[in-house]
Amino acid sequence: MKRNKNLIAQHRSAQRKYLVLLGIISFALGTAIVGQAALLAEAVQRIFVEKASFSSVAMILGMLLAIMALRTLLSFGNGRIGLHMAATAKTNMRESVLHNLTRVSMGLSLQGQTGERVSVALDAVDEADSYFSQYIPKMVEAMIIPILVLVVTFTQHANSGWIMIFTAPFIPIFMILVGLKTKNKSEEKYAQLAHFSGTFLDSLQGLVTLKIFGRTQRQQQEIERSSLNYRDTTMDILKIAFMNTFMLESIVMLSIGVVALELAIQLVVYKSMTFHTAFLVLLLVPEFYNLLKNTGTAFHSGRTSMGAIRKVESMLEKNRVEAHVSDGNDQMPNFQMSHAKPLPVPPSIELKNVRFQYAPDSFEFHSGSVFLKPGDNIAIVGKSGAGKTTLLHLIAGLLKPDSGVILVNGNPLSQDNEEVWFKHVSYITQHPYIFAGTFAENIAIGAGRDVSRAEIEKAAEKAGLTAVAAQLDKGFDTSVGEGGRGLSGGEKQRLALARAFLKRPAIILFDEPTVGLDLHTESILQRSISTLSKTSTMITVAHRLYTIQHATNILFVDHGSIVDSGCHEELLKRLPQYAEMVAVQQKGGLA
Ligand SMILES: Nc1ncnc2c1ncn2[C@@H]1O[C@H](COP(=O)(O)OP(=O)(O)OP(=O)(O)O)[C@@H](O)[C@H]1O
Repeated sequence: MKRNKNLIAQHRSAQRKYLVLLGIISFALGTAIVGQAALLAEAVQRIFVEKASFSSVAMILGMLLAIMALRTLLSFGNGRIGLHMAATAKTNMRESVLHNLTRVSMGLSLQGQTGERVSVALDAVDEADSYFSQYIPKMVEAMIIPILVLVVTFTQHANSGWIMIFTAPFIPIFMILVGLKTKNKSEEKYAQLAHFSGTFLDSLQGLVTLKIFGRTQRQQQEIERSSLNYRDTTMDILKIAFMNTFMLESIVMLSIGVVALELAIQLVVYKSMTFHTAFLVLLLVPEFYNLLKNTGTAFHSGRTSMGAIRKVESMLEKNRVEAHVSDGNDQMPNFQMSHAKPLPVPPSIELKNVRFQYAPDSFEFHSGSVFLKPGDNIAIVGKSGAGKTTLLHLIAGLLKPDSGVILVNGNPLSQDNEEVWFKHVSYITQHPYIFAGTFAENIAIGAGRDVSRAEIEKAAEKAGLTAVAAQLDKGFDTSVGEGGRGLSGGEKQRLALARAFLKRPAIILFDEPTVGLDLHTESILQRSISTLSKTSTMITVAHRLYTIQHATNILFVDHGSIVDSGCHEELLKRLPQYAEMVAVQQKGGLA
């Protein structure tokens, strides 16, 4: 599929064979409609005008029945093709969205609201259904059947044909006007649904905080306001839809009336046509308008769908992964690693004039030039808000530098190779995420490959989790996370360590707990970290004097820059801010 085509066009051309099939069936359907009208007119002419016997028309009635059955079958066939096209398009679209969300660079995936993504991946993709299941089949029918009916009408009675030609354009003109209005409204509806989902999800996630601060009432009002806005826009769309139906019905009724009047005048007053012809035309005219009217309704839902598809499209566009990321270009020169094996030597990391801002005119970080030796044990220290986490996230590849470069073994770290990079990095945050699943599954996530129970248990043992698992109802098979048993902060961090033991990463990023842990947990953490750091470069946002003193290289961060780096003794001698920070920590008894 070409990149420059929009999503609708991509899906339409992917399903070209079904469009051809729809065209063929629609032609057959048009022929069946004309045939049905002709047979019915013939039967009525013979029975009521010529007073023919039943047996003489039995054959015609039989054919009529058969053609009616055929018509139903063909309509059903068109419907099925539409549904099939919709199902395929939705599956592909959802696949693209999920693929996009999982392959997108970390920086992009952390932007925006989660609720909005959920609403695009689920609701907007579902809403795309009617474009394929209704709009396309009806449009194909509308391009073929009315023309067929019109041609037959002209051959029978040209005046009726002219009335139809004259009145028919009112329907598409009206449809286009309404459609344009609905399109904007439907895009507005999606923006509001996304906002509503985002607000709702935020509130659910922060329910505890909201309750503690007594803000539930206010948040409830915000959700209510957001949901009422969404309702109002939906109602606006429905109003347009009802108005649309009413206007279309009126146009159709009026047009049929005009044709019928003209036929009656020709038949009764001027006696210039036969009953058979008049009746045949009278049967064909409603078919003609009904088709156009149904197309109008399909056009309306198609327009609503298009708004939803555009939403999916804009998300895919925004998060577009550069071609070479998905090309399997998994090689970082001189950074050869297979995810199953640890690096023979942890890589060197170099920051060259890295600059980063969260937003214009906000906090700015600049690194200057820093070289981190392979296997170093690095501590990032500084006051609260100095930029320690920002630096850690830049090294981790979670934030993208605005300028400057981060070199891993001399090769720039970029979005193109972040997948390889992440295979060799473990990030132990203060609040590791626990997925809904068993305790063992949560540890196994760390490996990124199939691991045996023995390996999981060994990793758990190294992280000091054996006793924790023993206390759980079903041991390693106990459900934890969403819908399962909760874990304490220390247990979660140890679980993150167990993941790291399984992964055996070349680089470990560790956000040291700021809150005091009990002595037992503290010693397990320290022991595990020191074991892990033997085979990795360890980068810690350090708060404990113990960690700081044992670091081989300390990066002192102040007001968004790395002011100095060196070992504890060096910094004590030459950096007064550092000596002051150490003194404060010692006084506070934090050591
Ligand atoms: N997502 C963000 N958007 C805008 N500004 C941010 C964002 N995250 C952090 N900041 C700002 O960047 C600055 C540095 O934050 P950072 O988290 O790196 O500090 P820190 O040294 O790790 O602090 P602490 O020790 O308190 O965790 C702060 O002023 C913070 O308000």
